[in-house]
Amino acid sequence: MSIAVAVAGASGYAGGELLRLLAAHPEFEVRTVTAHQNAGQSLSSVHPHLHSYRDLVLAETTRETLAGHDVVFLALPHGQSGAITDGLGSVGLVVDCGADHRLTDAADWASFYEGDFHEPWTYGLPELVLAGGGTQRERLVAAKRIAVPGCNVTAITLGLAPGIRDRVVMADDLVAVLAVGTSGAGKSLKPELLASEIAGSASPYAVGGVHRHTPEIRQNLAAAGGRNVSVSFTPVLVPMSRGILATSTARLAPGIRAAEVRASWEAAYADEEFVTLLPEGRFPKTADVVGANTALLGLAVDESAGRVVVVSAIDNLVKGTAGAAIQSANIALGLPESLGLPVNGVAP
Ligand SMILES: NC(=O)C1=CN([C@@H]2O[C@H](COP(=O)(O)OP(=O)(O)OC[C@H]3O[C@@H](n4cnc5c(N)ncnc54)[C@H](OP(=O)(O)O)[C@@H]3O)[C@@H](O)[C@H]2O)C=CC1
Ligand SMILES: CC(=O)N[C@@H](CCC(=O)OP(=O)(O)O)C(=O)O
Repeated sequence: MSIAVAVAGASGYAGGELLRLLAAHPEFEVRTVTAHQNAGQSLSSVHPHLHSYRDLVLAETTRETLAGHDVVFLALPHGQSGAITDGLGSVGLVVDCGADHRLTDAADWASFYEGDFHEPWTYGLPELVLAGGGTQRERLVAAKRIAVPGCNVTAITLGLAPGIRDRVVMADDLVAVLAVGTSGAGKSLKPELLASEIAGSASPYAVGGVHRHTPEIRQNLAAAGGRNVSVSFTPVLVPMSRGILATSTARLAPGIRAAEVRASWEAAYADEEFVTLLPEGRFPKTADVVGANTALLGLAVDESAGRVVVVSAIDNLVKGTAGAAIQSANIALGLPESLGLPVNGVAP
């Protein structure tokens, strides 16, 4: 018997990507898709690439529309999912792609977001290595409510967590600069995202520790065992529709030699299907992960600077959102973790 699914925010980029991936999932059956301004429109009018769903019509996003499904995926703006989930008690599994249930500290929420703080849900990054052993995967088993990470957060966390857990690098002096694609900003109209503004240009934003992903990165790297975690993170918008390329650096821990560094990342990800450490001397490009639920990492030790440099590439809409949501749902429901998820990208 198939698992009845609703996707809220289906007219947006994250919702559309959820639908693209769910169409290839053998256990999930999408019964309901919802939207806000586009409610009443056919799904094919907003997502003409989603041929599997050409008969679906976008409903209003209400508790009544979403209740009655086995699984609800929420791909709504921040603040909207927190308000709606109170009424979804009858739904077995709710997976939220927004930020409303990611943070554990109400003060962090108040510093970086508007509106009410909502209780934290089980965090949907299975490959996050944890202090004391194990991964976040174990916590997702039988979870009923899952908060999917922010896409920038995923790229930086996967890049740095192994060395922090193993005390190969220091957590108190982390620096990350990211090239990010425009779809991360969502589908609604924004003047700064006009083609004439972004084409041929790279534009930093949220500079100086003010990006709302900062506390989420700190939270993850503390869970990995980081002491006094401090991260300076700068995203740079570049003219590509999908992708994040994060260059994250950390100081080598005292007494650690360059030759010992790589083994930490190798051990952390050796058995991971969706996270791959590339061979020495190779570094990923965003084009290598388009459409895939894959994170590619490249690592080097800058001995003169005493720093480890990790370059990580993900597709923000797949491993950065919709793929992570489905991977986490698979684990929670006891399905094979990789069911329905592409490990291969699209090229050229
Ligand atoms: N884009 C990305 O790479 C990532 C996105 N996310 C998160 O996923 C969520 C969705 O993002 P994304 O798809 O990019 O955003 P979009 O702007 O593309 O889509 C937003 C969706 O929410 C609906 N919506 C807008 N306002 C409201 C409202 N007031 N009440 C209910 N529904 C509303 C929209 O409907 P309509 O268009 O019909 O008005 C649309 O379906 C966000 O929380 C985002 O932060 C997380 C990681 C990465
Ligand atoms: C280009 C762009 O604006 N990208 C977004 C990434 C959004 C994301 O990861 O999602 P959440 O908003 O759910 O955290 C940003 O940096 O804010």
